[in-house]
Amino acid sequence: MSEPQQTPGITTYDVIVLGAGPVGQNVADRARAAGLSVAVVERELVGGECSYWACVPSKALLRPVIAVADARRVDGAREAVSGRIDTDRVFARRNRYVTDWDDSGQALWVKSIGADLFRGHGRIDGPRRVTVTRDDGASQTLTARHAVAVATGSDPVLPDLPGITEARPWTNRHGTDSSTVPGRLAVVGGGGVGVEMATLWQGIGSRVTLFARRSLIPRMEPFAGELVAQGLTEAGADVRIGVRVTALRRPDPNGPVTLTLDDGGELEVDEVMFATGRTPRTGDIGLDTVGLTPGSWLDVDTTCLVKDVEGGWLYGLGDVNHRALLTHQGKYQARTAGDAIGARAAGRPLDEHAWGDHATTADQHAVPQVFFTDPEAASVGLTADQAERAGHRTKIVDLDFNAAQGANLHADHYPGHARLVVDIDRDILLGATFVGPGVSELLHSATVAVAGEVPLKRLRHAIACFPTVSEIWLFLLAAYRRDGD
Ligand SMILES: Cc1cc2nc3c(=O)[nH]c(=O)nc-3n(C[C@H](O)[C@H](O)[C@H](O)COP(=O)(O)OP(=O)(O)OC[C@H]3O[C@@H](n4cnc5c(N)ncnc54)[C@H](O)[C@@H]3O)c2cc1C
Ligand SMILES: NC(=O)c1ccc[n+]([C@@H]2O[C@H](COP(=O)([O-])OP(=O)(O)OC[C@H]3O[C@@H](n4cnc5c(N)ncnc54)[C@H](O)[C@@H]3O)[C@@H](O)[C@H]2O)c1
Repeated sequence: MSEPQQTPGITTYDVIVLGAGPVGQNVADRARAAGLSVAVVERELVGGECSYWACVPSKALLRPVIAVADARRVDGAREAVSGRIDTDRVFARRNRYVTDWDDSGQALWVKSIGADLFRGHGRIDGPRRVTVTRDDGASQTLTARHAVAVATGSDPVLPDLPGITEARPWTNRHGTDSSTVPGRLAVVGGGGVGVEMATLWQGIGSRVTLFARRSLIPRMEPFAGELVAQGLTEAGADVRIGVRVTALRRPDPNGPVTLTLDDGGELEVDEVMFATGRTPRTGDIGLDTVGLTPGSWLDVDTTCLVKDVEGGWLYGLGDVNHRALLTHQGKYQARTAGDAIGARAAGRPLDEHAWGDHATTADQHAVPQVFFTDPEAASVGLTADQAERAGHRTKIVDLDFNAAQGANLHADHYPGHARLVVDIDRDILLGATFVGPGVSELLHSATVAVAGEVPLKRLRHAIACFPTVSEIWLFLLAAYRRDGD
Protein backbone atom coordinates (compact mmCIF):
# COMPACT_ATOMS: atom_id res chain seq x y z
CA MET A 1 0.00 0.00 0.00
CA SER A 2 1.41 3.39 -0.99
CA GLU A 3 1.61 6.07 1.73
CA PRO A 4 1.30 9.87 1.52
CA GLN A 5 4.58 11.78 1.62
CA GLN A 6 5.19 14.99 3.54
CA THR A 7 7.51 17.76 2.44
CA PRO A 8 7.36 21.19 4.12
CA GLY A 9 3.98 22.73 3.25
CA ILE A 10 2.93 20.00 0.80
CA THR A 11 1.52 16.50 1.19
CA THR A 12 1.74 14.20 -1.80
CA TYR A 13 -0.80 11.44 -2.48
CA ASP A 14 -1.20 9.12 -5.43
CA VAL A 15 -4.77 10.31 -5.95
CA ILE A 16 -6.70 13.40 -4.82
CA VAL A 17 -10.48 13.25 -4.96
CA LEU A 18 -12.40 16.53 -5.02
CA GLY A 19 -15.88 16.02 -3.55
CA ALA A 20 -17.02 13.21 -1.25
CA GLY A 21 -20.45 12.52 -2.70
CA PRO A 22 -21.31 8.96 -3.72
CA VAL A 23 -19.08 9.29 -6.77
CA GLY A 24 -16.05 10.69 -4.96
CA GLN A 25 -16.38 8.00 -2.31
CA ASN A 26 -16.46 5.23 -4.90
CA VAL A 27 -13.43 6.39 -6.84
CA ALA A 28 -11.53 6.76 -3.56
CA ASP A 29 -12.50 3.23 -2.59
CA ARG A 30 -11.38 1.77 -5.91
CA ALA A 31 -8.10 3.68 -5.89
CA ARG A 32 -7.42 2.44 -2.35
CA ALA A 33 -8.23 -1.11 -3.45
CA ALA A 34 -5.54 -0.67 -6.12
CA GLY A 35 -3.04 0.08 -3.32
CA LEU A 36 -2.85 3.85 -3.91
CA SER A 37 -2.73 6.57 -1.26
CA VAL A 38 -5.82 8.79 -1.46
CA ALA A 39 -6.82 12.24 -0.17
CA VAL A 40 -10.52 13.10 -0.21
CA VAL A 41 -11.48 16.79 -0.09
CA GLU A 42 -15.01 17.77 1.00
CA ARG A 43 -16.30 21.26 1.71
CA GLU A 44 -19.75 20.40 3.04
CA LEU A 45 -21.04 16.94 4.04
CA VAL A 46 -19.39 13.62 3.26
CA GLY A 47 -22.10 11.83 1.27
CA GLY A 48 -22.91 14.79 -0.97
CA GLU A 49 -26.16 16.04 -2.41
CA CYS A 50 -27.35 12.47 -2.92
CA SER A 51 -27.25 11.51 0.76
CA TYR A 52 -28.67 14.70 2.25
CA TRP A 53 -30.71 16.73 -0.29
CA ALA A 54 -31.48 14.48 -3.27
CA CYS A 55 -31.89 10.71 -3.73
CA VAL A 56 -31.99 9.53 -0.14
CA PRO A 57 -34.27 12.10 1.54
CA SER A 58 -36.57 12.32 -1.49
CA LYS A 59 -37.07 8.55 -1.57
CA ALA A 60 -37.46 8.39 2.23
CA LEU A 61 -40.22 11.00 1.97
CA LEU A 62 -41.86 9.53 -1.13
CA ARG A 63 -42.07 5.95 0.13
CA PRO A 64 -45.00 6.57 2.55
CA VAL A 65 -46.90 8.37 -0.23
CA ILE A 66 -46.39 5.48 -2.65
CA ALA A 67 -47.11 2.83 0.02
CA VAL A 68 -50.48 4.43 0.75
CA ALA A 69 -51.28 4.78 -2.96
CA ASP A 70 -50.38 1.09 -3.47
CA ALA A 71 -52.63 -0.01 -0.61
CA ARG A 72 -55.48 2.06 -2.04
CA ARG A 73 -55.27 0.10 -5.29
CA VAL A 74 -56.16 -3.18 -3.57
CA ASP A 75 -59.77 -3.94 -2.63
CA GLY A 76 -59.96 -4.64 1.09
CA ALA A 77 -56.64 -2.96 1.85
CA ARG A 78 -58.04 0.37 0.63
CA GLU A 79 -60.52 0.43 3.50
CA ALA A 80 -57.67 0.15 6.02
CA VAL A 81 -55.91 3.34 4.86
CA SER A 82 -58.58 5.97 5.18
CA GLY A 83 -56.56 8.31 7.44
CA ARG A 84 -54.16 11.11 6.57
CA ILE A 85 -50.44 10.57 6.26
CA ASP A 86 -48.72 11.47 9.55
CA THR A 87 -46.28 14.11 8.31
CA ASP A 88 -44.36 14.35 11.60
CA ARG A 89 -43.50 10.68 11.29
CA VAL A 90 -42.71 11.03 7.59
CA PHE A 91 -40.24 13.83 8.37
CA ALA A 92 -38.80 11.83 11.27
CA ARG A 93 -38.29 8.89 8.89
CA ARG A 94 -36.49 11.18 6.44
CA ASN A 95 -34.32 12.57 9.28
CA ARG A 96 -33.28 9.03 10.20
CA TYR A 97 -32.19 8.26 6.63
CA VAL A 98 -30.16 11.49 6.40
CA THR A 99 -28.76 10.88 9.91
CA ASP A 100 -29.98 14.37 10.88
CA TRP A 101 -27.53 15.85 8.33
CA ASP A 102 -24.63 14.55 10.44
CA ASP A 103 -21.93 13.00 8.23
CA SER A 104 -19.72 11.54 10.96
CA GLY A 105 -20.65 7.96 9.95
CA GLN A 106 -19.64 8.57 6.34
CA ALA A 107 -16.47 10.40 7.43
CA LEU A 108 -15.57 7.33 9.47
CA TRP A 109 -16.11 5.19 6.39
CA VAL A 110 -13.56 7.30 4.47
CA LYS A 111 -11.12 6.68 7.30
CA SER A 112 -11.96 2.97 7.33
CA ILE A 113 -10.79 2.53 3.72
CA GLY A 114 -7.51 4.19 4.63
CA ALA A 115 -8.07 7.48 2.80
CA ASP A 116 -7.38 10.88 4.43
CA LEU A 117 -10.27 13.34 4.61
CA PHE A 118 -9.54 17.06 4.22
CA ARG A 119 -12.43 19.33 5.13
CA GLY A 120 -12.52 22.52 3.06
CA HIS A 121 -12.97 23.93 -0.42
CA GLY A 122 -10.67 22.27 -2.93
CA ARG A 123 -9.24 24.15 -5.91
CA ILE A 124 -6.93 22.87 -8.61
CA ASP A 125 -3.80 25.01 -8.70
CA GLY A 126 -2.01 23.89 -11.85
CA PRO A 127 -1.26 20.33 -12.95
CA ARG A 128 -1.63 17.67 -10.22
CA ARG A 129 -1.87 20.28 -7.47
CA VAL A 130 -4.82 21.12 -5.21
CA THR A 131 -5.21 23.70 -2.45
CA VAL A 132 -7.72 23.11 0.30
CA THR A 133 -9.10 26.17 2.07
CA ARG A 134 -10.86 25.58 5.35
CA ASP A 135 -13.75 27.69 6.69
CA ASP A 136 -11.32 29.47 9.04
CA GLY A 137 -9.24 30.57 6.02
CA ALA A 138 -6.30 28.23 6.67
CA SER A 139 -5.11 26.44 3.57
CA GLN A 140 -3.09 23.40 2.70
CA THR A 141 -1.42 22.23 -0.51
CA LEU A 142 -1.71 18.70 -1.81
CA THR A 143 -0.09 17.21 -4.89
CA ALA A 144 -1.04 14.06 -6.77
CA ARG A 145 1.42 11.60 -8.29
CA HIS A 146 -1.15 9.96 -10.55
CA ALA A 147 -4.59 11.55 -10.61
CA VAL A 148 -6.94 14.28 -9.48
CA ALA A 149 -10.55 13.10 -9.71
CA VAL A 150 -13.17 15.87 -9.79
CA ALA A 151 -16.53 14.68 -8.43
CA THR A 152 -17.98 17.96 -7.22
CA GLY A 153 -21.54 17.38 -8.45
CA SER A 154 -24.06 19.94 -9.65
CA ASP A 155 -26.14 22.85 -8.36
CA PRO A 156 -29.72 23.76 -9.25
CA VAL A 157 -30.23 26.35 -12.00
CA LEU A 158 -32.63 29.21 -11.37
CA PRO A 159 -34.05 31.06 -14.38
CA ASP A 160 -33.39 34.79 -14.52
CA LEU A 161 -36.96 35.97 -13.83
CA PRO A 162 -38.05 39.30 -12.35
CA GLY A 163 -38.60 38.95 -8.59
CA ILE A 164 -36.99 35.50 -8.27
CA THR A 165 -34.56 36.51 -5.51
CA GLU A 166 -37.27 38.26 -3.49
CA ALA A 167 -39.46 35.13 -3.85
CA ARG A 168 -36.82 33.01 -2.03
CA PRO A 169 -37.70 29.92 -4.07
CA TRP A 170 -37.16 26.40 -2.88
CA THR A 171 -34.79 24.17 -4.83
CA ASN A 172 -34.07 20.49 -4.21
CA ARG A 173 -32.56 21.59 -0.87
CA HIS A 174 -35.77 22.83 0.81
CA GLY A 175 -37.75 20.38 -1.27
CA THR A 176 -36.04 17.59 0.65
CA ASP A 177 -35.11 19.13 4.02
CA SER A 178 -38.26 21.08 4.90
CA SER A 179 -40.24 19.82 7.88
CA THR A 180 -43.26 22.00 7.22
CA VAL A 181 -45.87 21.41 4.55
CA PRO A 182 -46.77 24.56 2.59
CA GLY A 183 -50.53 24.86 2.09
CA ARG A 184 -50.05 25.78 -1.58
CA LEU A 185 -46.88 24.90 -3.47
CA ALA A 186 -45.97 25.72 -7.08
CA VAL A 187 -43.35 23.47 -8.68
CA VAL A 188 -41.71 24.83 -11.83
CA GLY A 189 -40.07 22.26 -14.14
CA GLY A 190 -41.33 18.91 -15.36
CA GLY A 191 -38.12 16.85 -15.18
CA GLY A 192 -37.29 14.22 -12.57
CA VAL A 193 -37.04 16.62 -9.64
CA GLY A 194 -40.28 18.39 -10.59
CA VAL A 195 -42.45 15.28 -10.92
CA GLU A 196 -41.06 13.59 -7.80
CA MET A 197 -41.40 16.76 -5.71
CA ALA A 198 -44.94 17.33 -6.99
CA THR A 199 -45.85 13.72 -6.10
CA LEU A 200 -44.31 14.03 -2.67
CA TRP A 201 -45.72 17.36 -1.54
CA GLN A 202 -49.17 16.74 -3.01
CA GLY A 203 -49.11 13.35 -1.27
CA ILE A 204 -48.37 14.81 2.16
CA GLY A 205 -50.86 17.64 2.06
CA SER A 206 -49.81 20.59 -0.14
CA ARG A 207 -52.02 21.77 -2.97
CA VAL A 208 -49.49 21.48 -5.77
CA THR A 209 -49.51 23.28 -9.12
CA LEU A 210 -46.88 21.88 -11.48
CA PHE A 211 -45.69 24.01 -14.41
CA ALA A 212 -43.91 22.32 -17.31
CA ARG A 213 -42.91 24.05 -20.51
CA ARG A 214 -43.52 20.95 -22.59
CA SER A 215 -44.34 17.37 -21.60
CA LEU A 216 -43.38 15.82 -18.26
CA ILE A 217 -40.13 13.76 -18.00
CA PRO A 218 -39.41 14.39 -21.69
CA ARG A 219 -36.33 12.17 -21.81
CA MET A 220 -38.53 9.08 -21.43
CA GLU A 221 -41.12 7.77 -23.93
CA PRO A 222 -44.02 10.25 -24.29
CA PHE A 223 -46.52 7.86 -22.65
CA ALA A 224 -44.46 7.95 -19.42
CA GLY A 225 -45.02 11.68 -18.98
CA GLU A 226 -48.68 11.34 -19.90
CA LEU A 227 -49.33 8.60 -17.30
CA VAL A 228 -47.38 10.49 -14.62
CA ALA A 229 -49.40 13.65 -15.39
CA GLN A 230 -52.59 11.60 -15.12
CA GLY A 231 -51.48 10.15 -11.78
CA LEU A 232 -50.66 13.59 -10.40
CA THR A 233 -54.01 14.97 -11.56
CA GLU A 234 -55.87 12.05 -9.96
CA ALA A 235 -53.97 12.76 -6.73
CA GLY A 236 -55.35 16.32 -6.84
CA ALA A 237 -52.42 18.27 -8.30
CA ASP A 238 -52.97 20.91 -10.97
CA VAL A 239 -50.66 20.05 -13.87
CA ARG A 240 -50.23 22.95 -16.29
CA ILE A 241 -48.29 21.97 -19.36
CA GLY A 242 -47.21 24.76 -21.73
CA VAL A 243 -47.78 27.50 -19.13
CA ARG A 244 -44.72 29.54 -18.14
CA VAL A 245 -43.98 31.54 -15.02
CA THR A 246 -42.71 34.95 -16.20
CA ALA A 247 -42.30 36.89 -12.92
CA LEU A 248 -42.67 36.50 -9.14
CA ARG A 249 -43.66 38.89 -6.32
CA ARG A 250 -43.23 38.41 -2.57
CA PRO A 251 -43.59 41.89 -1.06
CA ASP A 252 -43.88 40.51 2.49
CA PRO A 253 -41.04 38.02 3.17
CA ASN A 254 -43.38 36.06 5.45
CA GLY A 255 -46.32 36.29 3.07
CA PRO A 256 -47.39 34.43 -0.04
CA VAL A 257 -45.72 34.51 -3.46
CA THR A 258 -47.63 35.62 -6.53
CA LEU A 259 -46.59 34.11 -9.85
CA THR A 260 -47.29 35.90 -13.12
CA LEU A 261 -48.09 33.44 -15.89
CA ASP A 262 -47.73 33.77 -19.65
CA ASP A 263 -51.37 32.75 -20.19
CA GLY A 264 -52.40 36.08 -18.66
CA GLY A 265 -53.21 34.60 -15.25
CA GLU A 266 -51.64 34.83 -11.80
CA LEU A 267 -51.28 32.26 -9.05
CA GLU A 268 -50.80 32.88 -5.33
CA VAL A 269 -48.93 30.19 -3.42
CA ASP A 270 -47.21 29.82 -0.06
CA GLU A 271 -43.94 28.55 -1.58
CA VAL A 272 -42.53 28.09 -5.05
CA MET A 273 -39.94 25.48 -5.98
CA PHE A 274 -37.73 25.63 -9.06
CA ALA A 275 -36.71 22.29 -10.54
CA THR A 276 -35.40 23.69 -13.80
CA GLY A 277 -32.17 21.76 -14.29
CA ARG A 278 -28.59 21.68 -13.03
CA THR A 279 -25.26 23.44 -13.54
CA PRO A 280 -21.86 21.85 -12.83
CA ARG A 281 -20.06 22.77 -9.60
CA THR A 282 -16.92 23.69 -11.49
CA GLY A 283 -17.08 27.49 -11.26
CA ASP A 284 -14.58 27.83 -8.44
CA ILE A 285 -12.34 24.77 -8.62
CA GLY A 286 -9.39 26.30 -10.50
CA LEU A 287 -10.17 24.90 -13.96
CA ASP A 288 -8.57 28.00 -15.50
CA THR A 289 -5.21 26.97 -14.02
CA VAL A 290 -5.16 23.94 -16.34
CA GLY A 291 -6.59 25.62 -19.45
CA LEU A 292 -10.26 24.73 -18.96
CA THR A 293 -13.25 27.06 -18.66
CA PRO A 294 -14.58 27.60 -15.13
CA GLY A 295 -18.23 26.62 -14.81
CA SER A 296 -18.15 24.17 -17.73
CA TRP A 297 -19.15 20.50 -17.77
CA LEU A 298 -16.05 18.30 -18.01
CA ASP A 299 -15.67 16.56 -21.37
CA VAL A 300 -14.29 13.08 -20.67
CA ASP A 301 -13.24 9.92 -22.53
CA THR A 302 -14.53 6.43 -21.79
CA THR A 303 -12.24 6.08 -18.73
CA CYS A 304 -13.50 9.49 -17.51
CA LEU A 305 -10.16 11.17 -18.22
CA VAL A 306 -10.77 14.85 -19.04
CA LYS A 307 -10.01 15.57 -22.68
CA ASP A 308 -7.88 18.62 -23.57
CA VAL A 309 -5.68 18.37 -20.44
CA GLU A 310 -2.14 17.22 -21.06
CA GLY A 311 -0.48 14.46 -19.10
CA GLY A 312 -3.50 12.24 -18.45
CA TRP A 313 -4.02 13.06 -14.75
CA LEU A 314 -7.42 14.86 -14.50
CA TYR A 315 -10.62 12.82 -14.27
CA GLY A 316 -14.23 14.08 -14.24
CA LEU A 317 -16.82 11.81 -12.67
CA GLY A 318 -20.52 11.88 -11.86
CA ASP A 319 -22.69 14.92 -12.47
CA VAL A 320 -19.73 17.13 -13.52
CA ASN A 321 -19.28 15.23 -16.80
CA HIS A 322 -22.94 15.61 -17.76
CA ARG A 323 -23.17 12.06 -19.12
CA ALA A 324 -26.07 10.92 -16.95
CA LEU A 325 -26.87 12.87 -13.79
CA LEU A 326 -27.64 9.81 -11.69
CA THR A 327 -25.96 8.38 -8.62
CA HIS A 328 -25.76 4.81 -9.90
CA GLN A 329 -24.27 5.95 -13.21
CA GLY A 330 -21.73 8.19 -11.46
CA LYS A 331 -20.74 5.32 -9.17
CA TYR A 332 -20.27 3.09 -12.22
CA GLN A 333 -17.99 5.76 -13.71
CA ALA A 334 -16.13 5.96 -10.38
CA ARG A 335 -15.55 2.20 -10.25
CA THR A 336 -14.37 2.19 -13.86
CA ALA A 337 -12.13 5.25 -13.50
CA GLY A 338 -10.77 4.02 -10.15
CA ASP A 339 -9.69 0.78 -11.81
CA ALA A 340 -8.23 2.71 -14.77
CA ILE A 341 -6.24 4.96 -12.39
CA GLY A 342 -4.94 1.85 -10.61
CA ALA A 343 -3.95 0.17 -13.89
CA ARG A 344 -2.27 3.31 -15.27
CA ALA A 345 -0.36 3.82 -12.00
CA ALA A 346 0.90 0.24 -12.17
CA GLY A 347 1.78 0.52 -15.85
CA ARG A 348 -0.73 -2.18 -16.78
CA PRO A 349 -2.57 -2.06 -20.13
CA LEU A 350 -6.18 -0.88 -20.11
CA ASP A 351 -9.19 -2.54 -21.70
CA GLU A 352 -10.99 0.47 -23.13
CA HIS A 353 -12.96 -1.42 -25.78
CA ALA A 354 -16.75 -1.27 -25.65
CA TRP A 355 -17.93 -3.14 -22.51
CA GLY A 356 -14.28 -3.55 -21.43
CA ASP A 357 -13.10 -3.29 -17.79
CA HIS A 358 -12.00 0.32 -18.20
CA ALA A 359 -14.83 1.61 -20.41
CA THR A 360 -18.05 3.30 -19.31
CA THR A 361 -19.98 1.87 -22.26
CA ALA A 362 -23.27 1.66 -20.36
CA ASP A 363 -23.35 5.48 -20.22
CA GLN A 364 -24.12 5.43 -23.95
CA HIS A 365 -26.24 2.30 -24.26
CA ALA A 366 -27.83 1.15 -21.04
CA VAL A 367 -28.63 3.92 -18.56
CA PRO A 368 -31.44 2.79 -16.23
CA GLN A 369 -33.58 5.38 -14.50
CA VAL A 370 -36.61 5.28 -12.23
CA PHE A 371 -38.83 8.19 -11.30
CA PHE A 372 -40.54 7.40 -8.02
CA THR A 373 -43.86 8.93 -8.96
CA ASP A 374 -47.30 7.33 -8.78
CA PRO A 375 -47.30 5.42 -11.08
CA GLU A 376 -43.57 4.85 -11.19
CA ALA A 377 -41.79 5.45 -14.51
CA ALA A 378 -38.76 3.32 -15.35
CA SER A 379 -36.65 3.11 -18.47
CA VAL A 380 -33.35 1.84 -19.81
CA GLY A 381 -31.55 2.34 -23.11
CA LEU A 382 -33.00 4.12 -26.10
CA THR A 383 -36.51 5.42 -26.65
CA ALA A 384 -38.18 4.64 -29.98
CA ASP A 385 -37.38 8.13 -31.19
CA GLN A 386 -33.72 7.99 -30.09
CA ALA A 387 -33.26 4.57 -31.73
CA GLU A 388 -34.68 5.84 -35.01
CA ARG A 389 -32.48 8.94 -34.91
CA ALA A 390 -29.46 6.70 -34.25
CA GLY A 391 -30.24 4.88 -37.50
CA HIS A 392 -31.45 1.53 -36.10
CA ARG A 393 -34.13 -0.45 -37.89
CA THR A 394 -36.54 -1.04 -35.06
CA LYS A 395 -39.76 -2.65 -34.07
CA ILE A 396 -41.75 -1.15 -31.21
CA VAL A 397 -43.87 -3.38 -28.99
CA ASP A 398 -46.49 -1.69 -26.79
CA LEU A 399 -48.68 -3.34 -24.20
CA ASP A 400 -50.85 -2.43 -21.24
CA PHE A 401 -49.81 -4.28 -18.11
CA ASN A 402 -53.27 -5.63 -17.42
CA ALA A 403 -52.50 -8.27 -20.05
CA ALA A 404 -50.56 -9.98 -17.24
CA GLN A 405 -52.54 -11.63 -14.45
CA GLY A 406 -49.66 -11.01 -12.05
CA ALA A 407 -50.08 -7.26 -12.56
CA ASN A 408 -53.82 -7.40 -11.84
CA LEU A 409 -53.30 -9.45 -8.72
CA HIS A 410 -50.72 -6.91 -7.56
CA ALA A 411 -53.07 -3.93 -8.04
CA ASP A 412 -56.73 -4.05 -9.06
CA HIS A 413 -57.07 -2.53 -12.56
CA TYR A 414 -53.27 -2.18 -12.66
CA PRO A 415 -52.67 1.15 -14.41
CA GLY A 416 -49.55 0.72 -16.51
CA HIS A 417 -47.98 0.48 -19.89
CA ALA A 418 -44.79 -1.08 -21.26
CA ARG A 419 -42.76 -0.60 -24.43
CA LEU A 420 -39.86 -2.50 -25.92
CA VAL A 421 -37.65 -1.04 -28.65
CA VAL A 422 -36.09 -3.92 -30.61
CA ASP A 423 -33.23 -3.77 -33.09
CA ILE A 424 -34.65 -6.06 -35.79
CA ASP A 425 -31.31 -6.53 -37.53
CA ARG A 426 -29.56 -7.87 -34.43
CA ASP A 427 -32.67 -9.23 -32.64
CA ILE A 428 -31.68 -7.45 -29.43
CA LEU A 429 -33.35 -5.00 -27.11
CA LEU A 430 -32.26 -1.36 -27.47
CA GLY A 431 -34.57 0.04 -24.84
CA ALA A 432 -37.49 -0.64 -22.53
CA THR A 433 -39.90 1.58 -20.63
CA PHE A 434 -42.31 0.50 -17.92
CA VAL A 435 -44.85 2.72 -16.21
CA GLY A 436 -46.93 1.36 -13.35
CA PRO A 437 -46.97 0.64 -9.62
CA GLY A 438 -43.81 -1.14 -8.49
CA VAL A 439 -42.11 -1.19 -11.91
CA SER A 440 -38.88 0.10 -10.34
CA GLU A 441 -38.08 -3.47 -9.32
CA LEU A 442 -38.89 -4.73 -12.82
CA LEU A 443 -36.38 -2.49 -14.55
CA HIS A 444 -33.23 -4.45 -13.77
CA SER A 445 -34.43 -7.36 -15.89
CA ALA A 446 -34.53 -5.03 -18.89
CA THR A 447 -31.17 -3.51 -17.99
CA VAL A 448 -29.59 -6.98 -18.02
CA ALA A 449 -31.15 -7.67 -21.42
CA VAL A 450 -29.99 -4.35 -22.91
CA ALA A 451 -26.45 -4.34 -21.45
CA GLY A 452 -26.05 -8.06 -22.15
CA GLU A 453 -27.43 -7.69 -25.70
CA VAL A 454 -29.39 -10.86 -25.05
CA PRO A 455 -31.04 -12.05 -28.28
CA LEU A 456 -34.81 -11.92 -28.02
CA LYS A 457 -34.86 -15.50 -29.28
CA ARG A 458 -33.02 -16.41 -26.08
CA LEU A 459 -35.07 -14.14 -23.81
CA ARG A 460 -38.03 -16.41 -24.50
CA HIS A 461 -36.30 -18.88 -22.21
CA ALA A 462 -36.06 -16.37 -19.32
CA ILE A 463 -39.35 -17.27 -17.70
CA ALA A 464 -41.16 -14.94 -15.33
CA CYS A 465 -42.80 -16.45 -12.26
CA PHE A 466 -46.56 -16.74 -12.17
CA PRO A 467 -48.25 -14.53 -11.01
CA THR A 468 -45.80 -11.60 -10.91
CA VAL A 469 -45.78 -8.21 -12.60
CA SER A 470 -42.73 -9.50 -14.53
CA GLU A 471 -45.06 -11.71 -16.54
CA ILE A 472 -45.44 -8.69 -18.79
CA TRP A 473 -42.23 -9.92 -20.45
CA LEU A 474 -44.03 -13.03 -21.67
CA PHE A 475 -46.73 -10.93 -23.33
CA LEU A 476 -44.30 -8.39 -24.77
CA LEU A 477 -42.14 -11.12 -26.32
CA ALA A 478 -45.19 -12.95 -27.65
CA ALA A 479 -46.47 -9.74 -29.21
CA TYR A 480 -43.05 -9.12 -30.79
CA ARG A 481 -43.00 -12.57 -32.38
CA ARG A 482 -46.67 -12.54 -33.36
CA ASP A 483 -46.52 -9.21 -35.10
CA GLY A 484 -43.30 -10.25 -36.80
CA ASP A 485 -44.87 -13.31 -38.47
C1 LIG B 1 -34.09 15.94 -5.76
C2 LIG B 1 -33.16 14.99 -6.44
C3 LIG B 1 -33.42 13.64 -6.41
C4 LIG B 1 -32.56 12.75 -7.04
N1 LIG B 1 -32.87 11.43 -6.99
C5 LIG B 1 -32.04 10.55 -7.58
C6 LIG B 1 -32.32 9.15 -7.49
O1 LIG B 1 -33.31 8.72 -6.91
N2 LIG B 1 -31.46 8.30 -8.08
C7 LIG B 1 -30.35 8.74 -8.73
O2 LIG B 1 -29.60 7.91 -9.25
N3 LIG B 1 -30.06 10.06 -8.83
C8 LIG B 1 -30.87 10.97 -8.26
N4 LIG B 1 -30.57 12.30 -8.31
C9 LIG B 1 -29.29 12.71 -8.93
C10 LIG B 1 -28.13 12.53 -7.93
O3 LIG B 1 -28.41 13.26 -6.75
C11 LIG B 1 -26.81 13.00 -8.50
O4 LIG B 1 -26.62 12.40 -9.77
C12 LIG B 1 -25.68 12.59 -7.56
O5 LIG B 1 -25.80 13.24 -6.33
C13 LIG B 1 -24.33 12.92 -8.19
O6 LIG B 1 -23.31 12.51 -7.31
P1 LIG B 1 -21.92 13.29 -7.27
O7 LIG B 1 -21.09 12.55 -6.28
O8 LIG B 1 -21.44 13.50 -8.65
O9 LIG B 1 -22.31 14.73 -6.70
P2 LIG B 1 -22.86 15.19 -5.27
O10 LIG B 1 -23.73 14.19 -4.65
O11 LIG B 1 -23.42 16.56 -5.52
O12 LIG B 1 -21.55 15.32 -4.38
C14 LIG B 1 -20.56 16.26 -4.69
C15 LIG B 1 -19.81 16.63 -3.43
O13 LIG B 1 -18.72 17.47 -3.78
C16 LIG B 1 -18.58 18.49 -2.80
N5 LIG B 1 -17.87 19.62 -3.40
C17 LIG B 1 -18.29 20.41 -4.40
N6 LIG B 1 -17.34 21.32 -4.71
C18 LIG B 1 -16.30 21.08 -3.88
C19 LIG B 1 -15.02 21.66 -3.73
N7 LIG B 1 -14.60 22.67 -4.51
N8 LIG B 1 -14.20 21.17 -2.77
C20 LIG B 1 -14.60 20.15 -1.98
N9 LIG B 1 -15.79 19.54 -2.10
C21 LIG B 1 -16.62 20.01 -3.04
C22 LIG B 1 -20.01 18.81 -2.42
O14 LIG B 1 -20.07 19.45 -1.16
C23 LIG B 1 -20.63 17.42 -2.42
O15 LIG B 1 -20.52 16.82 -1.15
C24 LIG B 1 -31.41 13.23 -7.72
C25 LIG B 1 -31.14 14.59 -7.77
C26 LIG B 1 -32.00 15.48 -7.13
C27 LIG B 1 -31.68 16.95 -7.18
N1 LIG C 1 -35.22 9.24 -9.48
C1 LIG C 1 -34.21 9.75 -10.17
O1 LIG C 1 -33.40 9.04 -10.77
C2 LIG C 1 -34.04 11.24 -10.24
C3 LIG C 1 -34.89 12.08 -9.55
C4 LIG C 1 -34.72 13.44 -9.67
C5 LIG C 1 -33.69 13.94 -10.46
N2 LIG C 1 -32.87 13.08 -11.09
C6 LIG C 1 -31.83 13.57 -12.00
O2 LIG C 1 -31.30 14.78 -11.55
C7 LIG C 1 -31.07 15.64 -12.66
C8 LIG C 1 -31.70 16.99 -12.42
O3 LIG C 1 -33.13 16.89 -12.50
P1 LIG C 1 -34.01 18.16 -12.83
O4 LIG C 1 -35.43 17.72 -12.88
O5 LIG C 1 -33.60 19.27 -11.94
O6 LIG C 1 -33.47 18.60 -14.26
P2 LIG C 1 -33.95 18.18 -15.74
O7 LIG C 1 -32.99 18.87 -16.63
O8 LIG C 1 -34.14 16.73 -15.87
O9 LIG C 1 -35.39 18.84 -15.87
C9 LIG C 1 -35.57 20.22 -15.80
C10 LIG C 1 -36.81 20.57 -16.59
O10 LIG C 1 -37.10 21.94 -16.36
C11 LIG C 1 -37.47 22.53 -17.58
N3 LIG C 1 -37.21 23.96 -17.49
C12 LIG C 1 -36.02 24.59 -17.61
N4 LIG C 1 -36.20 25.92 -17.44
C13 LIG C 1 -37.52 26.12 -17.20
C14 LIG C 1 -38.31 27.26 -16.93
N5 LIG C 1 -37.78 28.47 -16.87
N6 LIG C 1 -39.63 27.07 -16.72
C15 LIG C 1 -40.17 25.84 -16.77
N7 LIG C 1 -39.47 24.73 -17.01
C16 LIG C 1 -38.16 24.87 -17.22
C17 LIG C 1 -36.65 21.80 -18.63
O11 LIG C 1 -37.28 21.89 -19.88
C18 LIG C 1 -36.63 20.38 -18.09
O12 LIG C 1 -37.69 19.61 -18.58
C19 LIG C 1 -31.63 14.95 -13.89
O13 LIG C 1 -30.62 14.40 -14.67
C20 LIG C 1 -32.50 13.88 -13.33
O14 LIG C 1 -32.58 12.74 -14.14
C21 LIG C 1 -33.02 11.75 -11.00
